Amino acid sequence: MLFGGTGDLAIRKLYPAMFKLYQKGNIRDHFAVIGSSRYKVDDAKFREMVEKSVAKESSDKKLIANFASHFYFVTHDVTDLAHYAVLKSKIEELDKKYELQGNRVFYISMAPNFFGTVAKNIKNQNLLSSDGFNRLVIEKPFGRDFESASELNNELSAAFDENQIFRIDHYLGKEMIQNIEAIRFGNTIFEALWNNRYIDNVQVTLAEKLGVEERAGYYDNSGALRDMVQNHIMQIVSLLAMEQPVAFKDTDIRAEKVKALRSLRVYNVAEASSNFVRGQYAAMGNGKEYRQEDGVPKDSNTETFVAGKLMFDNYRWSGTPFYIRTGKKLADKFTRVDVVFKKPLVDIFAFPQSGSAPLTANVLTIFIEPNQGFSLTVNAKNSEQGFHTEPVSLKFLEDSKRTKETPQPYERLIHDVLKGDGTNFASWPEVASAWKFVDQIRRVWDIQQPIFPNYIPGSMGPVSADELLARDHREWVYKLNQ
Ligand SMILES: NC(=O)C1=CN([C@@H]2O[C@H](COP(=O)(O)OP(=O)(O)OC[C@H]3O[C@@H](n4cnc5c(N)ncnc54)[C@H](OP(=O)(O)O)[C@@H]3O)[C@@H](O)[C@H]2O)C=CC1
Ligand SMILES: O=C1O[C@H](COP(=O)(O)O)[C@@H](O)[C@H](O)[C@H]1O
Repeated sequence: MLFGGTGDLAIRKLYPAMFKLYQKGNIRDHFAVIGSSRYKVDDAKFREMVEKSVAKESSDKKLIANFASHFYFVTHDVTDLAHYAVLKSKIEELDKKYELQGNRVFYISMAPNFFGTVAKNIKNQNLLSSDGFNRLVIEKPFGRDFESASELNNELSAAFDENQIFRIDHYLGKEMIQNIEAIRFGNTIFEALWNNRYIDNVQVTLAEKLGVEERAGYYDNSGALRDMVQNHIMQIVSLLAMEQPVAFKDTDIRAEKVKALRSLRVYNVAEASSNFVRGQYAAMGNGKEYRQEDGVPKDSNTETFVAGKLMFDNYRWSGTPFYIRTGKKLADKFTRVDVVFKKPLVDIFAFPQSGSAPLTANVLTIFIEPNQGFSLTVNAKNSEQGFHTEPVSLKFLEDSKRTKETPQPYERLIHDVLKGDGTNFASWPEVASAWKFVDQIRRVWDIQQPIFPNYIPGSMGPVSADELLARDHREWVYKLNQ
């Protein structure tokens, strides 16, 4: 059951993802999708929309038509209780027709102000099945601060148990984000060193080349801190910081992520102010400055860039900072994690006459996107006369064919929902901890007047983002023109 079945997300991402699952045989005969919205469209026209949305995935017209034949449409206003009876009878009819054994997934792909209402009505209007599974999929954003997120969570919890709620964070569906656990817990050489004794700092960068495009209305109300840090970056950081789970299963992994996030230091006003910096992009060439974008108020103080330093108060990470940054209109579109190890305590090669450059820190880089892979820089002797060390890179990058074939996040995540696997979804305690952390930064920023715009499109953000690390005698591993 897909609420918001005619929306942008459904058309651009969800139907293609479902089609991939169908093409690969992960769903075949026993499924039906009811799309709904206030739009007046019959099944035939709806199927045409679905076919069009998946057309680029295959040239096999018959396969696409067979896939679309599983789709039905019910015109429905989620605020009108009378409409739920029509949905209910459609669900029951299709349950029989496709032998679904009472298994139901309710996906709310609508504006967030509808999440609570729809969840409540699903329960009160008896759409839940009593003889199969009932699962609720919720899109982002999950609240705009801890308080609103708590309210929403209470509304959802009145209708669904926590293990029935799947909060989408599409970064958790990305191949290389899932690979973090494999790298950490599948390799003695990393896990043995994965702590404050050997790691100097960790850097997470989510850079975007585009600006706000046509989403200014949403974005100006949100800003980079809420849009990217509270969810995606906090999830990545928790995977990097957590302890080894007892077993590789959702309950154990979530428990460790929650513990990590709970030991994240929630900053007081002075700490928030000195450990986080923000930016807003200026004009360049034909590109408008953020405040001139359509739908953005001319005096907007919404940040399009954030950089920050996170500290964990636990035995593993005490003293090791996690630096994060994200922004729009930066140099390029990429996501990467750089784990910077400590340099050897003694550099035996650096005696005055040696001419050898000082040893550099080993860096493990996890390339999340667009390339998928990792590299490890190590110091090695170069092959010239004498004895000089230089950093060399051990690198693995997935070839472009395999990268292209990698399942997209929504394909993975919808598959996980069907399997009932909550590993790659954000649990409520994780979301709550992330909001508590972010709210403190927001509180400070809401009373301090920023000087915007303060960075040039095509750069890596404002100078203050570099100063944040320089102050600690460090620098970003990824710098412009690398
Ligand atoms: N689009 C994207 O790329 C992304 C979206 N998201 C999230 O996904 C969710 C959906 O976003 P998106 O698809 O872009 O939104 P859209 O505005 O494109 O779609 C909203 C859908 O809800 C329907 N709708 C609106 N009001 C009602 C109502 N009262 N009763 C029934 N249906 C209604 C609309 O149809 P109609 O008006 O005909 O009723 C439409 O099908 C949001 O939570 C968003 O934050 C998350 C990540 C990316
Ligand atoms: O959630 C969001 O993510 C996108 C970036 O996602 P990506 O998969 O393209 O890296 C971001 O553009 C958007 O503002 C935000 O809402």
